[in-house]
Parts: sequence; C-alpha cells; structure tokens
Amino acid sequence: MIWGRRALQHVKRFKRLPFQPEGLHRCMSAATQNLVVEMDGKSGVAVVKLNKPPVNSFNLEFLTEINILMEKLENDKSCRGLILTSNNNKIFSGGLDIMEMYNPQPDRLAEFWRTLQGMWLSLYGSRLATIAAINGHSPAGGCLTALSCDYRIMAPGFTIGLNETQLGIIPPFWFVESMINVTGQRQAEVCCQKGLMMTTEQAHSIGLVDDVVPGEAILERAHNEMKNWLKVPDFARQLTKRQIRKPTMDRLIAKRDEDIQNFVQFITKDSVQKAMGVYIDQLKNKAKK
Ligand SMILES: CC/C=C\C/C=C\C/C=C\CCC/C=C/C(=O)SCCNC(=O)CCNC(=O)[C@H](O)C(C)(C)COP(=O)(O)OP(=O)(O)OC[C@H]1O[C@@H](n2cnc3c(N)ncnc32)[C@H](O)[C@@H]1OP(=O)(O)O
Repeated sequence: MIWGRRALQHVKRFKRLPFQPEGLHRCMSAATQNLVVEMDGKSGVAVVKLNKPPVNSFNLEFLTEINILMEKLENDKSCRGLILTSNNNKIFSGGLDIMEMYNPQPDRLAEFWRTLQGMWLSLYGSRLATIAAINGHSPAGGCLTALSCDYRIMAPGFTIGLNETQLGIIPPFWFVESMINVTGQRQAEVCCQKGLMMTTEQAHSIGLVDDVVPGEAILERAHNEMKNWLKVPDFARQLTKRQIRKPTMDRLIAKRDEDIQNFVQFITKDSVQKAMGVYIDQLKNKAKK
C-alpha cells in the first residue's frame, strides 16, 4: 500500500527510551500524532495506546497512522504480540469519525473507507498475537477494532457493540462477519440487528469479551494473557489463525471496490445525511450539558 507524504510525516522514528524501566528490557517508545507505542524488545510485545482526543474516533488521518504503524510492527521481526488499548481511561474508541461521513467530499469518503478496510485487513489478518485491552466505551468502529483482535479483555462499567442499526446505518458484511466469528451466528443476529450496546458483563456473557478485569489491572492481565499466546510457536499459531480468518478476509478483498461504492452511495443519500445531521446535533448538545 502506498501512503501519502503528509501521513508519513506524522510518524516519527522509534526512539530508545532514555531510561530502562525495571522489568523492561530494550524498551523502545514511539510516538505518532495520535498513537503512543511502547515496544518491549525482550518479550517482543508492543503496547499501542490510541491517543486521539476527545474520543479516539477514526478519521482518515488517524486510520492512516494506524496502518503505517501496523506495517512497521508486521515488518519488525522482533515483534510478536500487540496489546491495543486507549490512553483515555473512559473511551476505548468512539468508532468512526462521524464528521468524515457528514457533508463529505466523495473522493475523500471513498479514501476514508478504503483506509478503514485496510486497517481491518491488517489487524484481522495480523501475524502478531493481538489482545484488545478495552478500558472504555467501544461503540461501532471501536467494537470492530476490538473484534479484529485475537482476545478481548474489558473493564467493567462500559459499553460495547455494533450499534449501527440504531443510527439507521447498515453494518457492512465484514463488520457482521467479525461479530459472527467471535460470538456465533445467533448472538450476532440479535446484537447486530438490534444494534445493541452491551454492558461489559452482557458482552462477556455472549462471548464478545473473553475476560473482565478492573481498569487499573487490565494491562497487567493483558501482558499475562499475551505470555500464554506467545508460548505457542509463532509459525503454528500464525498459520492456524490464517486458516480460520482467510475466508472472511477473502470475501472483502474480492469485493473491496464494490463495498466502497455501496458505502459512498449509502452515506451520500439525502435521507442518511439528514439523519446524520440530527445525530451530530444530539451528540453536540449532549456534550454541552
Ligand atoms: C446491502 C448493504 C448496503 C449498504 C451498506 C453500505 C454501507 C454501510 C454504511 C455505513 C457503515 C458505517 C459504519 C459506521 C461505523 C461507526 O463507527 S459510526 C460512529 C458510531 N459511533 C457513535 O455513534 C459514538 C457516538 N459517541 C458516543 O456515544 C459518546 O460520545 C462516547 C460514548 C464515545 C463518549 O461519551 P462522552 O465521554 O460523554 O463524550 P461526548 O459524548 O461528550 O463526546 C465528546 C466529543 O466527541 C464528539 N464525538 C463523540 N463521538 C464521536 C464520533 N464517533 N465521531 C466524531 N465525534 C465524536 C462529540 O460530538 C463531542 O464533541 P464536542 O461537542 O466536544 O465538539
């Protein structure tokens, strides 16, 4: 994939930390505009914190940053695992940036969707063991991101779900398949059709979340769980993951352009734009209260 020069400028070089924190060896940190990355060279585990205020919503630039980072980690032979979390202890991700879909320029809208497809393909198909440490609310695109990981740990007191239908939006087939592949068909039918935002405990009860851990302990738990995943020889784990996920990924790869066209056509409908305007007003008014 070819990235724009502007997007590449956002990504600074990995820097060696000026100190060696206890228990961490050859620890590297990196910062992009909206991501905080800590790489432990000994364990080969990268902790990536979403860091885009106010709600870690995914716009074109943020998605591009994530894709560039994913490419770096995939190509870094010393990296074996990725823990994805948020720097904001209340919101994992507010999902797609609604402003990308309101009064959009069709070219940018298409690029936005292609970049989201790219993020999903690289995270869902990553050779790395991936754990989402969901330390805040995670609607729609935030839920999709968590669903793309191999394991999900969530802190209590938050909500998660593919709530698109509640907004009058049809979740694309690869969103729905990601849910089916985690929770099974019946649970996915109910929660995707109804657009349910579930509490941590409800999500745990249907298998959307694998483990519930208090926010302050979530990273420690994620590191411990990662050790279990990394006990398996990488090659065996990676090929098994590929075998299981390939059919779902192939369906999107085969229909990538059609999926973009569907998205652009749907979002630019007058009725959808009108509904989106109302939704944005509601969000802004709620934020003011
Ligand atoms: C056959 C098939 C045919 C067709 C199908 C084709 C295509 C399919 C079509 C479309 C698919 C689209 C899929 C969409 C996926 C998405 O992810 S849509 C986004 C969904 N997300 C939401 O609805 C989240 C909304 N936000 C919230 O619920 C809350 O804000 C929060 C729980 C995330 C955080 O709550 P609070 O901490 O209370 O914060 P505030 O609500 O006060 O918000 C602060 C600030 O942030 C702004 N904001 C919130 N969310 C977003 C967002 N997603 N994008 C942009 N901006 C957001 C909010 O407006 C406030 O802004 P200010 O007022 O402070 O400026």
